[in-house]
Amino acid sequence: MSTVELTAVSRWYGNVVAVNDVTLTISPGVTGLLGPNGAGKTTVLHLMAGLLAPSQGTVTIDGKPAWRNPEMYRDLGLVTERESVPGFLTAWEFVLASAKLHKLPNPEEAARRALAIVELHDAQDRRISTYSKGMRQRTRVAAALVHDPTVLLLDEPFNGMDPRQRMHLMQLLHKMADEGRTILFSSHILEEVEQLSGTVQVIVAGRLAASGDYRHIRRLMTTRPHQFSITSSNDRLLATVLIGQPSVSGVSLERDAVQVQASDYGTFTRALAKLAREQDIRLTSVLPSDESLEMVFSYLVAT
Ligand SMILES: Nc1ncnc2c1ncn2[C@@H]1O[C@H](COP(=O)(O)OP(=O)(O)OP(=O)(O)O)[C@@H](O)[C@H]1O
Repeated sequence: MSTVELTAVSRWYGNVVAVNDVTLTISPGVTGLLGPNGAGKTTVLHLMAGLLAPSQGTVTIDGKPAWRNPEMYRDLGLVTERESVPGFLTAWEFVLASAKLHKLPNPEEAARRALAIVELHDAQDRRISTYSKGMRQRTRVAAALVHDPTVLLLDEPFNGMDPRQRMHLMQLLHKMADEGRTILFSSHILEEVEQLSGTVQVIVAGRLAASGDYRHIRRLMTTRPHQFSITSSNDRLLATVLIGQPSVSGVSLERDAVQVQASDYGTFTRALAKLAREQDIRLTSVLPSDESLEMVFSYLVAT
Protein backbone atom coordinates (compact mmCIF):
# COMPACT_ATOMS: atom_id res chain seq x y z
CA MET A 1 0.00 0.00 0.00
CA SER A 2 1.39 3.35 -1.03
CA THR A 3 0.83 6.97 -0.16
CA VAL A 4 1.66 9.97 -2.31
CA GLU A 5 2.30 13.26 -0.57
CA LEU A 6 2.73 16.81 -1.75
CA THR A 7 4.01 19.23 0.87
CA ALA A 8 3.82 22.97 0.12
CA VAL A 9 4.43 22.27 -3.55
CA SER A 10 4.60 25.02 -6.14
CA ARG A 11 5.58 24.71 -9.75
CA TRP A 12 5.91 27.51 -12.21
CA TYR A 13 6.68 27.69 -15.90
CA GLY A 14 8.42 31.02 -16.45
CA ASN A 15 5.91 33.51 -15.10
CA VAL A 16 2.99 31.08 -15.05
CA VAL A 17 2.25 29.61 -11.64
CA ALA A 18 0.73 26.24 -12.54
CA VAL A 19 0.65 24.81 -8.99
CA ASN A 20 0.56 27.09 -6.01
CA ASP A 21 1.49 25.92 -2.50
CA VAL A 22 -0.40 22.63 -2.61
CA THR A 23 -0.29 20.18 0.29
CA LEU A 24 -2.22 16.94 -0.09
CA THR A 25 -2.05 13.23 0.58
CA ILE A 26 -3.30 10.50 -1.72
CA SER A 27 -4.02 7.25 0.11
CA PRO A 28 -4.84 3.76 -1.20
CA GLY A 29 -8.17 3.58 -3.04
CA VAL A 30 -9.51 5.71 -5.88
CA THR A 31 -9.14 9.48 -5.66
CA GLY A 32 -10.38 11.98 -8.23
CA LEU A 33 -8.30 15.03 -9.07
CA LEU A 34 -10.93 17.48 -10.20
CA GLY A 35 -10.49 20.91 -11.73
CA PRO A 36 -11.38 23.04 -14.72
CA ASN A 37 -9.15 23.15 -17.79
CA GLY A 38 -5.79 24.70 -17.05
CA ALA A 39 -6.19 24.26 -13.27
CA GLY A 40 -2.90 22.42 -12.90
CA LYS A 41 -4.03 18.77 -12.83
CA THR A 42 -1.51 17.52 -15.40
CA THR A 43 1.26 19.40 -13.65
CA VAL A 44 0.33 17.75 -10.32
CA LEU A 45 0.31 14.29 -11.92
CA HIS A 46 3.64 14.90 -13.63
CA LEU A 47 5.16 16.10 -10.36
CA MET A 48 3.96 12.90 -8.68
CA ALA A 49 5.33 10.81 -11.54
CA GLY A 50 8.75 12.42 -11.22
CA LEU A 51 8.56 13.96 -14.70
CA LEU A 52 8.77 17.48 -13.30
CA ALA A 53 10.76 18.93 -10.43
CA PRO A 54 8.81 21.01 -7.93
CA SER A 55 9.92 24.66 -7.94
CA GLN A 56 9.25 24.61 -4.22
CA GLY A 57 8.18 21.97 -1.71
CA THR A 58 8.47 18.20 -1.79
CA VAL A 59 6.70 15.36 -3.57
CA THR A 60 7.15 11.93 -2.05
CA ILE A 61 5.88 8.41 -2.59
CA ASP A 62 6.03 6.38 0.60
CA GLY A 63 8.34 9.00 2.03
CA LYS A 64 10.83 8.89 -0.85
CA PRO A 65 11.20 11.80 -3.27
CA ALA A 66 9.54 11.42 -6.66
CA TRP A 67 12.07 13.61 -8.45
CA ARG A 68 15.37 12.06 -9.57
CA ASN A 69 14.45 8.71 -8.10
CA PRO A 70 14.28 6.12 -10.90
CA GLU A 71 13.73 3.35 -8.33
CA MET A 72 10.25 4.69 -7.76
CA TYR A 73 9.13 3.57 -11.23
CA ARG A 74 9.05 0.03 -9.91
CA ASP A 75 5.97 1.03 -7.95
CA LEU A 76 4.39 3.65 -10.20
CA GLY A 77 2.43 3.63 -13.44
CA LEU A 78 1.32 6.71 -15.38
CA VAL A 79 -1.28 6.90 -18.14
CA THR A 80 -0.76 10.28 -19.76
CA GLU A 81 -3.49 12.34 -21.36
CA ARG A 82 -2.61 12.58 -25.02
CA GLU A 83 -0.30 9.83 -26.04
CA SER A 84 -1.09 7.81 -29.09
CA VAL A 85 -0.47 4.11 -29.24
CA PRO A 86 1.28 2.71 -32.31
CA GLY A 87 -1.52 1.32 -34.46
CA PHE A 88 0.73 -1.11 -36.32
CA LEU A 89 1.45 -3.09 -33.13
CA THR A 90 -0.90 -5.51 -31.46
CA ALA A 91 -1.80 -4.89 -27.81
CA TRP A 92 0.27 -7.95 -26.94
CA GLU A 93 3.38 -6.51 -28.64
CA PHE A 94 2.84 -3.09 -27.08
CA VAL A 95 2.35 -4.34 -23.52
CA LEU A 96 5.18 -6.87 -23.88
CA ALA A 97 7.50 -4.03 -24.97
CA SER A 98 6.53 -2.16 -21.80
CA ALA A 99 7.27 -5.28 -19.70
CA LYS A 100 10.70 -5.56 -21.32
CA LEU A 101 11.43 -1.88 -20.72
CA HIS A 102 10.81 -2.54 -17.04
CA LYS A 103 13.26 -5.43 -17.29
CA LEU A 104 10.79 -7.77 -15.67
CA PRO A 105 12.07 -11.30 -15.06
CA ASN A 106 9.17 -12.87 -16.96
CA PRO A 107 7.85 -10.23 -19.41
CA GLU A 108 5.47 -12.63 -21.23
CA GLU A 109 3.75 -13.62 -18.02
CA ALA A 110 3.52 -9.96 -16.91
CA ALA A 111 2.04 -8.87 -20.26
CA ARG A 112 -0.51 -11.70 -20.12
CA ARG A 113 -1.54 -10.73 -16.60
CA ALA A 114 -1.87 -7.00 -17.44
CA LEU A 115 -3.94 -7.69 -20.56
CA ALA A 116 -6.19 -9.98 -18.55
CA ILE A 117 -6.73 -7.26 -15.92
CA VAL A 118 -8.03 -4.85 -18.57
CA GLU A 119 -9.91 -7.72 -20.26
CA LEU A 120 -8.19 -7.33 -23.58
CA HIS A 121 -6.80 -10.85 -23.83
CA ASP A 122 -9.36 -11.87 -26.47
CA ALA A 123 -8.37 -8.98 -28.75
CA GLN A 124 -4.67 -8.86 -27.86
CA ASP A 125 -3.44 -10.20 -31.20
CA ARG A 126 -5.28 -7.65 -33.31
CA ARG A 127 -3.55 -4.49 -34.44
CA ILE A 128 -4.25 -1.52 -32.19
CA SER A 129 -5.40 0.47 -35.25
CA THR A 130 -8.52 -1.73 -35.33
CA TYR A 131 -9.43 -0.93 -31.70
CA SER A 132 -12.06 1.43 -30.36
CA LYS A 133 -10.96 4.45 -28.32
CA GLY A 134 -11.83 2.60 -25.12
CA MET A 135 -9.77 -0.43 -26.11
CA ARG A 136 -6.79 1.79 -26.91
CA GLN A 137 -7.10 3.41 -23.52
CA ARG A 138 -7.21 0.00 -21.87
CA THR A 139 -4.10 -0.99 -23.81
CA ARG A 140 -2.31 2.02 -22.33
CA VAL A 141 -3.59 1.13 -18.87
CA ALA A 142 -2.26 -2.41 -19.35
CA ALA A 143 1.15 -1.07 -20.40
CA ALA A 144 1.20 1.18 -17.30
CA LEU A 145 0.21 -1.76 -15.09
CA VAL A 146 2.52 -4.38 -16.49
CA HIS A 147 4.99 -4.16 -13.61
CA ASP A 148 2.21 -4.39 -11.02
CA PRO A 149 2.68 -0.89 -9.56
CA THR A 150 1.10 0.08 -6.26
CA VAL A 151 0.43 3.62 -7.53
CA LEU A 152 -1.42 4.31 -10.77
CA LEU A 153 -1.86 7.86 -12.06
CA LEU A 154 -4.23 8.54 -14.95
CA ASP A 155 -4.63 11.89 -16.70
CA GLU A 156 -8.19 12.43 -18.02
CA PRO A 157 -8.62 8.70 -18.71
CA PHE A 158 -12.30 8.97 -19.71
CA ASN A 159 -11.87 11.64 -22.37
CA GLY A 160 -13.57 10.61 -25.58
CA MET A 161 -14.97 7.36 -24.21
CA ASP A 162 -18.57 6.34 -24.68
CA PRO A 163 -20.67 5.51 -21.58
CA ARG A 164 -20.10 1.76 -21.86
CA GLN A 165 -16.33 2.16 -22.12
CA ARG A 166 -16.39 4.54 -19.19
CA MET A 167 -18.32 2.08 -17.09
CA HIS A 168 -15.85 -0.64 -17.94
CA LEU A 169 -12.81 1.46 -17.04
CA MET A 170 -14.49 2.61 -13.84
CA GLN A 171 -15.12 -0.99 -12.79
CA LEU A 172 -11.52 -1.79 -13.61
CA LEU A 173 -10.16 1.07 -11.49
CA HIS A 174 -12.39 0.00 -8.59
CA LYS A 175 -11.17 -3.55 -8.86
CA MET A 176 -7.56 -2.38 -8.79
CA ALA A 177 -8.27 -0.14 -5.81
CA ASP A 178 -9.86 -3.08 -3.98
CA GLU A 179 -6.55 -4.89 -4.44
CA GLY A 180 -4.93 -2.15 -2.36
CA ARG A 181 -3.57 0.14 -5.06
CA THR A 182 -3.42 3.90 -4.84
CA ILE A 183 -5.22 5.27 -7.88
CA LEU A 184 -5.45 8.94 -8.80
CA PHE A 185 -7.27 10.06 -11.94
CA SER A 186 -7.84 13.58 -13.18
CA SER A 187 -11.04 14.91 -14.67
CA HIS A 188 -12.80 18.17 -15.33
CA ILE A 189 -16.21 16.49 -15.24
CA LEU A 190 -17.94 16.44 -11.87
CA GLU A 191 -20.25 13.53 -12.68
CA GLU A 192 -17.34 11.35 -13.70
CA VAL A 193 -15.70 11.88 -10.35
CA GLU A 194 -18.98 11.38 -8.52
CA GLN A 195 -19.48 7.98 -10.10
CA LEU A 196 -15.98 6.75 -9.52
CA SER A 197 -14.68 8.09 -6.30
CA GLY A 198 -15.81 9.17 -2.87
CA THR A 199 -12.59 11.05 -2.28
CA VAL A 200 -11.59 14.06 -4.32
CA GLN A 201 -8.97 16.74 -4.46
CA VAL A 202 -10.28 19.84 -6.17
CA ILE A 203 -7.75 22.13 -7.76
CA VAL A 204 -8.60 25.56 -9.15
CA ALA A 205 -6.09 27.97 -10.66
CA GLY A 206 -3.19 25.97 -9.22
CA ARG A 207 -4.52 25.94 -5.67
CA LEU A 208 -6.16 23.20 -3.67
CA ALA A 209 -9.75 24.44 -3.36
CA ALA A 210 -11.29 21.49 -1.53
CA SER A 211 -10.23 18.09 -0.39
CA GLY A 212 -11.98 15.04 1.02
CA ASP A 213 -15.34 13.35 0.72
CA TYR A 214 -17.10 14.06 -2.55
CA ARG A 215 -20.57 14.20 -0.98
CA HIS A 216 -19.47 16.86 1.44
CA ILE A 217 -17.94 18.94 -1.33
CA ARG A 218 -21.01 18.46 -3.49
CA ARG A 219 -23.17 19.71 -0.60
CA LEU A 220 -21.02 22.80 -0.38
CA MET A 221 -21.82 23.35 -4.02
CA THR A 222 -25.53 22.67 -3.75
CA THR A 223 -26.07 24.90 -0.74
CA ARG A 224 -25.08 27.74 -3.00
CA PRO A 225 -28.08 29.39 -4.69
CA HIS A 226 -28.84 28.35 -8.25
CA GLN A 227 -29.30 31.07 -10.85
CA PHE A 228 -31.91 30.78 -13.58
CA SER A 229 -32.71 32.99 -16.51
CA ILE A 230 -36.37 32.53 -17.51
CA THR A 231 -38.40 33.89 -20.41
CA SER A 232 -42.16 33.52 -20.58
CA SER A 233 -45.37 34.88 -22.05
CA ASN A 234 -45.73 37.21 -19.02
CA ASP A 235 -42.40 37.93 -17.31
CA ARG A 236 -43.86 40.60 -15.03
CA LEU A 237 -46.55 38.33 -13.59
CA LEU A 238 -44.05 35.47 -13.30
CA ALA A 239 -41.62 37.64 -11.33
CA THR A 240 -44.42 38.71 -8.97
CA VAL A 241 -45.59 35.19 -8.18
CA LEU A 242 -42.07 33.84 -7.84
CA ILE A 243 -41.18 36.32 -5.12
CA GLY A 244 -43.55 34.57 -2.71
CA GLN A 245 -41.98 31.13 -3.21
CA PRO A 246 -40.02 29.66 -0.29
CA SER A 247 -37.43 28.11 -2.64
CA VAL A 248 -36.72 31.51 -4.23
CA SER A 249 -34.20 33.80 -2.61
CA GLY A 250 -34.09 36.57 -5.22
CA VAL A 251 -35.93 37.75 -8.33
CA SER A 252 -35.09 40.52 -10.75
CA LEU A 253 -37.11 41.53 -13.76
CA GLU A 254 -34.89 42.41 -16.67
CA ARG A 255 -35.73 43.68 -20.13
CA ASP A 256 -35.99 40.28 -21.79
CA ALA A 257 -35.89 37.73 -18.94
CA VAL A 258 -36.58 37.09 -15.28
CA GLN A 259 -33.45 36.32 -13.28
CA VAL A 260 -34.11 34.05 -10.34
CA GLN A 261 -31.95 32.85 -7.46
CA ALA A 262 -33.25 29.59 -6.03
CA SER A 263 -31.98 27.85 -2.94
CA ASP A 264 -32.94 24.35 -4.02
CA TYR A 265 -32.84 23.19 -7.62
CA GLY A 266 -35.46 20.43 -7.42
CA THR A 267 -38.00 22.30 -5.27
CA PHE A 268 -37.71 25.40 -7.40
CA THR A 269 -38.13 23.72 -10.78
CA ARG A 270 -41.19 21.79 -9.56
CA ALA A 271 -42.73 24.95 -8.07
CA LEU A 272 -42.04 26.89 -11.26
CA ALA A 273 -43.94 24.40 -13.45
CA LYS A 274 -46.91 24.40 -11.03
CA LEU A 275 -47.05 28.20 -10.79
CA ALA A 276 -46.87 28.65 -14.54
CA ARG A 277 -49.80 26.27 -14.98
CA GLU A 278 -51.88 27.98 -12.28
CA GLN A 279 -51.21 31.46 -13.64
CA ASP A 280 -51.55 30.41 -17.26
CA ILE A 281 -48.04 31.62 -18.07
CA ARG A 282 -46.25 29.93 -20.94
CA LEU A 283 -42.56 29.33 -20.16
CA THR A 284 -40.46 29.77 -23.28
CA SER A 285 -37.06 29.09 -21.75
CA VAL A 286 -35.63 28.16 -18.36
CA LEU A 287 -31.86 28.27 -18.42
CA PRO A 288 -29.56 27.71 -15.48
CA SER A 289 -27.21 30.66 -15.71
CA ASP A 290 -24.51 29.42 -13.34
CA GLU A 291 -24.24 25.75 -14.11
CA SER A 292 -20.90 25.94 -15.83
CA LEU A 293 -18.19 24.01 -14.14
CA GLU A 294 -16.07 27.11 -13.73
CA MET A 295 -18.92 28.71 -11.79
CA VAL A 296 -19.20 25.72 -9.48
CA PHE A 297 -15.46 25.76 -8.96
CA SER A 298 -15.48 29.47 -8.29
CA TYR A 299 -18.02 28.82 -5.50
CA LEU A 300 -15.60 26.34 -4.04
CA VAL A 301 -12.71 28.74 -4.18
CA ALA A 302 -14.80 31.31 -2.39
CA THR A 303 -15.64 28.95 0.51
N1 LIG B 1 5.19 23.64 -20.43
C1 LIG B 1 4.46 24.69 -20.05
N2 LIG B 1 4.90 25.95 -20.26
C2 LIG B 1 4.17 27.02 -19.88
N3 LIG B 1 2.99 26.95 -19.24
C3 LIG B 1 2.49 25.73 -19.02
C4 LIG B 1 3.19 24.53 -19.41
N4 LIG B 1 2.44 23.47 -19.04
C5 LIG B 1 1.33 23.97 -18.45
N5 LIG B 1 1.36 25.32 -18.43
C6 LIG B 1 0.34 26.20 -17.82
O1 LIG B 1 0.17 25.80 -16.47
C7 LIG B 1 -1.20 25.84 -16.11
C8 LIG B 1 -1.65 24.47 -15.63
O2 LIG B 1 -1.59 23.56 -16.71
P1 LIG B 1 -1.98 22.01 -16.58
O3 LIG B 1 -1.77 21.39 -17.92
O4 LIG B 1 -1.26 21.42 -15.43
O5 LIG B 1 -3.52 22.10 -16.25
P2 LIG B 1 -4.66 21.00 -16.38
O6 LIG B 1 -5.56 21.20 -15.20
O7 LIG B 1 -4.09 19.66 -16.58
O8 LIG B 1 -5.40 21.47 -17.69
P3 LIG B 1 -6.14 20.60 -18.81
O9 LIG B 1 -7.36 20.01 -18.15
O10 LIG B 1 -6.49 21.64 -19.82
O11 LIG B 1 -5.16 19.58 -19.30
C9 LIG B 1 -1.94 26.36 -17.32
O12 LIG B 1 -2.10 27.74 -17.17
C10 LIG B 1 -1.03 26.03 -18.46
O13 LIG B 1 -1.22 26.94 -19.53
